[in-house]
Amino acid sequence: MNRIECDLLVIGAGSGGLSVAAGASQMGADVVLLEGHRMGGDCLNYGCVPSKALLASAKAAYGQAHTAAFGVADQRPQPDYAAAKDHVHQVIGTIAPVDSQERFEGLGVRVIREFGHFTSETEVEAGPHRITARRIVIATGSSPLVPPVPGLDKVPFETNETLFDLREKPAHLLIIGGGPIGMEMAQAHVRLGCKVTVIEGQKALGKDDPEAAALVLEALRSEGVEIAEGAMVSRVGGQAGAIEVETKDGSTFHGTHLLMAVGRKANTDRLNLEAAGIETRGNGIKVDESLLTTNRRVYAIGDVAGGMQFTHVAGYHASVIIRSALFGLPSKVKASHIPWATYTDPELAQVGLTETQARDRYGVKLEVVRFEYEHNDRAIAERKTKGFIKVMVSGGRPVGATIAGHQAGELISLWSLALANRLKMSQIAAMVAPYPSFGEINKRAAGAYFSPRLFESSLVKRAVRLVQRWIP
Ligand SMILES: Cc1cc2nc3c(=O)[nH]c(=O)nc-3n(C[C@H](O)[C@H](O)[C@H](O)COP(=O)(O)OP(=O)(O)OC[C@H]3O[C@@H](n4cnc5c(N)ncnc54)[C@H](O)[C@@H]3O)c2cc1C
Ligand SMILES: NC(=O)c1ccc[n+]([C@@H]2O[C@H](COP(=O)([O-])OP(=O)(O)OC[C@H]3O[C@@H](n4cnc5c(N)ncnc54)[C@H](O)[C@@H]3O)[C@@H](O)[C@H]2O)c1
Repeated sequence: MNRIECDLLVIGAGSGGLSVAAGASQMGADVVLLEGHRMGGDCLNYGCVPSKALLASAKAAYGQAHTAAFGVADQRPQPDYAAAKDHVHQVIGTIAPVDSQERFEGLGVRVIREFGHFTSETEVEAGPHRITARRIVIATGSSPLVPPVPGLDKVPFETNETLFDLREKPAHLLIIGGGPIGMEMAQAHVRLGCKVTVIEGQKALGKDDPEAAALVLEALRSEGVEIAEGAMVSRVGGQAGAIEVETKDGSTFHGTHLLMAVGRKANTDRLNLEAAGIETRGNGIKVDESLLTTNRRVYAIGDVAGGMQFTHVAGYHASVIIRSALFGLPSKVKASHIPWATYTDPELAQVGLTETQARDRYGVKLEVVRFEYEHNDRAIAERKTKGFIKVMVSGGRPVGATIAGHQAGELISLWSLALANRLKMSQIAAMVAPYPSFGEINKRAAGAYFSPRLFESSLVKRAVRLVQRWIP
């Protein structure tokens, strides 16, 4: 056995682990990074990057068929599914060097390409190495959840780990699960010329504001995606090329290919957590608000910590623990300013409380202000008028924002800034947005908060009349 001692041992080289390793090493810590599979983890190889690249191919195909309104004749798109996958892999290849072993070794990190597991509270074994560290970070991510649906073990199916390598175009893709993976892949595939059916046990995009989700679902349905809601899958049958999915309400769906997108399972199986005294809860490792596990020398970050499962959350977790692991300073996670976005067209984005959550918390004191895309001049020019923003306001400060529409994922960042810094609506209203931009939507939402106070106030009107009488 090769014995290694270091300041910080990071297990998993995905979004979270890479951020910790890069930051800690560049600040002078002696860092060892373990990765048993692909550098870059889910986001680069099987998640955010390939899914957004495939959506970009799909958007190009859709765009070709929808130009007539702009005075340019529509064309019949001829999407080549395998070539779209080439594009996906080129995009992965372009980004991969940033996450590569070579780059991290260049930053001074010792990278070991092995799976690690605990042998005691202070020691991790990885291949021929036995590693002890002052602090250990578990950043092992999550994997597709495959539920024990009867018959599923007898038919071929895709998950996010296999879909981006599939080169034969599915004639009819059945997707079980109407969360962000299911809906993004539904739109990507329908636009690439596949027939698509989404089979969702409860409500599609059910974690989002219902009004915003409805707008996105309507858009997808209008493009031809069949979405069955309240359709809990009870059995899967058939064979390659002829898959059958039965639901509890007695319906049967037929397709050629099947994608499972029913959520995630934390990657804890290989870690031998018991040996280190690390407890799990729900869907992940039990952590406190500093992301410490029940072993006070060990942190858990990103998907494996069982909270919001996004790349930017894993990166944020990394920044939180670097402060405490390297400098010994207190550092806690907050969730109120963490946004998320689903990159369908139109996009759907949320930060802070949804309207329902805000009404529950603030009751009659809550004000909800909104602005519609159809009144934004840039949206009119670009024919992107479907959508809205609504901002939940309490005591003059935003407590949540929901945007459904073009570039919602870009526009939501302003509200994350506002929530992170407890900005007031007056500070948002003081911003000047360039005309004509989609960004004006944010300013107009803030304006909607002040309009009734200024334009419908008898006090303001009286004050103006009084002043006008006296000024020359
Ligand atoms: C299809 C899809 C689309 C997505 N789109 C988005 C998006 O648009 N935006 C967004 O913010 N998020 C998105 N996500 C979520 C995002 O990918 C994850 O939240 C993010 O990758 C989590 O980072 P992580 O570091 O926790 O884990 P991961 O990135 O999964 O990395 C964990 C790494 O640990 C390694 N590992 C596991 N066990 C061990 C072990 N015992 N020893 C050594 N190494 C180990 C794994 O091989 C892996 O490389 C998407 C996810 C999917 C599946
Ligand atoms: N744009 C993004 O940021 C993005 C994109 C994709 C994924 N992600 C991340 O990945 C995570 C996982 O995504 P996901 O879509 O797999 O999970 P999810 O948990 O968000 O959605 C899964 C859906 O499957 C349904 N379901 C579960 N069992 C079922 C059954 N037997 N029959 C029918 N429906 C069933 C659930 O009701 C739920 O709506 C997300 O929560 C998110 O954190 C993010």
